Amino acid sequence: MNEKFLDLLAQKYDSAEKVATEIINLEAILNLPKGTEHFVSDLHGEYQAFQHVLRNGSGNVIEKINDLFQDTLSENERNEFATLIYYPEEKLKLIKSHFGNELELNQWYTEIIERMIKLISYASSKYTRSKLRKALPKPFVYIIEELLYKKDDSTNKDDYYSKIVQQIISLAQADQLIIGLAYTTQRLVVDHLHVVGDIYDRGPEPDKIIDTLIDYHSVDIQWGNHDVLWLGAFAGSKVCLANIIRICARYDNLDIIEDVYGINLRPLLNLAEKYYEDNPAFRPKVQSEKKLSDYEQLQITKIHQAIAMIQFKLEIPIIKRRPYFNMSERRLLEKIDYEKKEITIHGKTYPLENSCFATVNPMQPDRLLEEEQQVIEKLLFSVQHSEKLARHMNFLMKKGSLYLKYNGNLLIHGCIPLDEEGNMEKMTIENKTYGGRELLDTFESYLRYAFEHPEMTDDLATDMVWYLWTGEYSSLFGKREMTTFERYFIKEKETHKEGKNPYYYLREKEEICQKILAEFDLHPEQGHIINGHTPVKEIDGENPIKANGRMLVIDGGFSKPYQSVTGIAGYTLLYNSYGMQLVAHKQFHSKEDVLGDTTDVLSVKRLVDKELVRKKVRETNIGKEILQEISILNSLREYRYMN
Ligand SMILES: O=P(O)(O)OC[C@H]1O[C@](O)(COP(=O)(O)O)[C@@H](O)[C@@H]1O
Ligand SMILES: [Mn+2]
Repeated sequence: MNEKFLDLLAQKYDSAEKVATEIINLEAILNLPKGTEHFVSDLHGEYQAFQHVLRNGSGNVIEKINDLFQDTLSENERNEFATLIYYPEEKLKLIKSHFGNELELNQWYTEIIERMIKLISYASSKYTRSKLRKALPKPFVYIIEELLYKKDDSTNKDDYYSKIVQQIISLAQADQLIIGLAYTTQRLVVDHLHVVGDIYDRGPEPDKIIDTLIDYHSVDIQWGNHDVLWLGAFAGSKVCLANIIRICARYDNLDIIEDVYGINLRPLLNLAEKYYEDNPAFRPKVQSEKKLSDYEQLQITKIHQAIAMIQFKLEIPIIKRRPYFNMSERRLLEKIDYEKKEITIHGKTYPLENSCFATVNPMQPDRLLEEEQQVIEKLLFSVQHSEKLARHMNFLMKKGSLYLKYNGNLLIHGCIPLDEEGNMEKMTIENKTYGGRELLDTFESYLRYAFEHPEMTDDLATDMVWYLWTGEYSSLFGKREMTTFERYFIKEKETHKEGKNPYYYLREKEEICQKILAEFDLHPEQGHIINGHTPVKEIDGENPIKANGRMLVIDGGFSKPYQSVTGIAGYTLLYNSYGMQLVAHKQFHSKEDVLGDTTDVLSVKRLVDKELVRKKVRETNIGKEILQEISILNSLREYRYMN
């Protein structure tokens, strides 16, 4: 081993004892049970529902409560206790309002603190003391540790502990302690979170999801097509930018653009007011709880058309300069007979309805008006100068990747493009051909390059980000074409269909999943593919567990607008030392409902895979890193302290 490196390391471990202590420490960690991984996907801006799943650890909190208090507390009491863990501030208020006098309240405080300490002690049994310490509420670390490690049952000590609790209560610190203990519990039941894509679009609060993830103790992200669209906009792709604004207009979420990210929509509004009228195809999909005035609705409808038309125009030059995107069928504005109001696609002619082509020059349909050009330039400037967006996009880049290999599993939002025979589909980019893992690595390196060069807006890397959103062989999209235009302007439903990559039916087969796992150097019999992106239609009896358990599709649709399609409110997955469990979530309405109701039957678990022997940290990704550290420390020992 490099001596310079070891000399440097010796500055940190400057005695034989220090090296030995660290090795013993790391060895001990290797023998602990594997921590719980929590997988979520397709959050689509549904911050409240996501919060709920995080707070209850996909049912992990109540499970631990049931394990501990099955015999001593009624079901009602256990559920009440669980709600206190999920929403401590609100629940405390509710509970406290029911007490008639201080004595009763103090009695309750004493009991609940003891109960919480028991729960934390149980939930932290897989962690080292030092890891637990980091999870404890800072102001109370010392006190909680005293309470946690009361092993000695002698009466003297009992007195001492009850004094501590009484002191906390009389110093008016009980609420703070309870709140801190609740958040510690939430944190302990999940060791690591995976977000398998699509944080953005459709729902109202993607920014709050990102803020939550930024503060989360341990997380990685597999980008979804919608996340990449936002990354693309920030990286300089005008067509990605047009798309994100179009989708925000479509779902009545322009607040995210204007108020949250501070992007000025005034120039776009002016353009929209000048050229567009009301149009039923472009009215926003309004969430039931929100009410829009007629005037607001009209404004959004106009903006929606203005930005959609800019998008359709911007697509054409990219398709022209990248023939290998194989998207010439998507040069739609060139396929329109503007007099007859008809379009010919895939050899068939259809009448156009709800058309809004006032800014289109039939001779040069891809030409932006001077005004449109200015609007998109200004929007791009604004997007690239939004500090908050920069923070969020940088975080997405730092924690994200197109796919992830983690503890033997392959995590991917969309698909691995396959041909009908189940071979890795090939794509040629600038005379080089890629397939399977290599294709994904290539996509990712283009995306990272585009992100590092936001000043370049028309280069291949930037165009490639758009391809990831909508291209046939994009591992995030995985459909033949995106029929956005058709759904606005053509009545015939046959044109709306988006043919899926063969992956989506081949993934039902175990041998196909094994082949994909092998392509990524993962164990074909032990690994799993964890997939998001396509809503599982429980309603129609679709099973999220496919290919004999090798394939798990966890998009059950947190996205409210899609819940009528799926029949549930999302799947999540838990992977602890005993195995994997898939959790189906019932629809989440509001935290007020949860607080008021004492029946917490929001989720149902299904066993996917059971480990025959309890898995230890040694067998995990982190375990491998620790083993490496140990080996380096051993080298240091030999080199520095053994002669
Ligand atoms: O329902 P909307 O908002 O019109 O979006 C439909 C579009 O979204 C997509 O389904 C992509 O979004 P998802 O990744 O959420 O599936 C496209 O295939 C489709 O064209
Ligand atoms: Mn998706």
